Amino acid sequence: MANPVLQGTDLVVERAGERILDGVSIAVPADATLLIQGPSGAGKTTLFNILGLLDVPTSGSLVIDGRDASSLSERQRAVLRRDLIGFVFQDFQLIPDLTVRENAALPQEHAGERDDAWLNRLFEALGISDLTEQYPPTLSGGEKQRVAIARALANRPAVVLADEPTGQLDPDTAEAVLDLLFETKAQAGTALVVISHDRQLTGRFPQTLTLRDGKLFEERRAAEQGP
Ligand SMILES: Nc1ncnc2c1ncn2[C@@H]1O[C@H](COP(=O)(O)OP(=O)(O)OP(=O)(O)O)[C@@H](O)[C@H]1O
Repeated sequence: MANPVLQGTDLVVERAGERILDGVSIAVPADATLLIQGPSGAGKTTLFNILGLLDVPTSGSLVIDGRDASSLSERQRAVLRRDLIGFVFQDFQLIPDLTVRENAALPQEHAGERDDAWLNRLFEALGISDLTEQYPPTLSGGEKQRVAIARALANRPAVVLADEPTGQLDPDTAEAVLDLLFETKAQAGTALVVISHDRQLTGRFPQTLTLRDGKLFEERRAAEQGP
């Protein structure tokens, strides 16, 4: 197997005297479509923040795209984050006074590499080509999440991390947004890691890991379970 794009080893996170992640090891292949699920309070957001280089673990190591992120400065981590990771958040986190196109282009602007042809392909794939000059407050929840997906993929990151990306959407829209996320991640050639408490999503993913009591477990599909 090719080297994983993201590899966490023995990740421990302690906050306020509590152990939130208790030795999590995870290897995300470069073409992964992976769901990490777990009940509320299991530590999903904590793990998301560690994998996204938004927070540092108490101990353990994290290697992203062959680079050891454990010993980097905040500035160096910010550069890796910008170049290698796309984020999709439950609450979209769009900037209201920038147009759809300007929002989606933000990662490219930060990296100093504007590529409108790629943005246009993403807008088309996501069905939002007609909305590019609109502002987020005029969009529906599903449309906002599509813009957020375009933004996450704007830089063709090595990995897209999505934290409850369907949490604010009705079931039909959630289904459609998930389909688009799968399609566009395949087009962009990135790994996708979705974090969610929604057990309904499990059947949609080829691989599911469950976070429980700060530890990560592999789920085996019923069809794959031996006698
Ligand atoms: N900075 C912190 N200081 C103290 N406790 C924290 C901190 N961050 C998280 N926790 C605690 O760690 C536990 C896991 O939190 P986390 O937000 O990662 O869980 P989660 O699985 O994402 O939950 P939810 O699905 O409800 O968002 C919770 O009990 C939370 O209160």
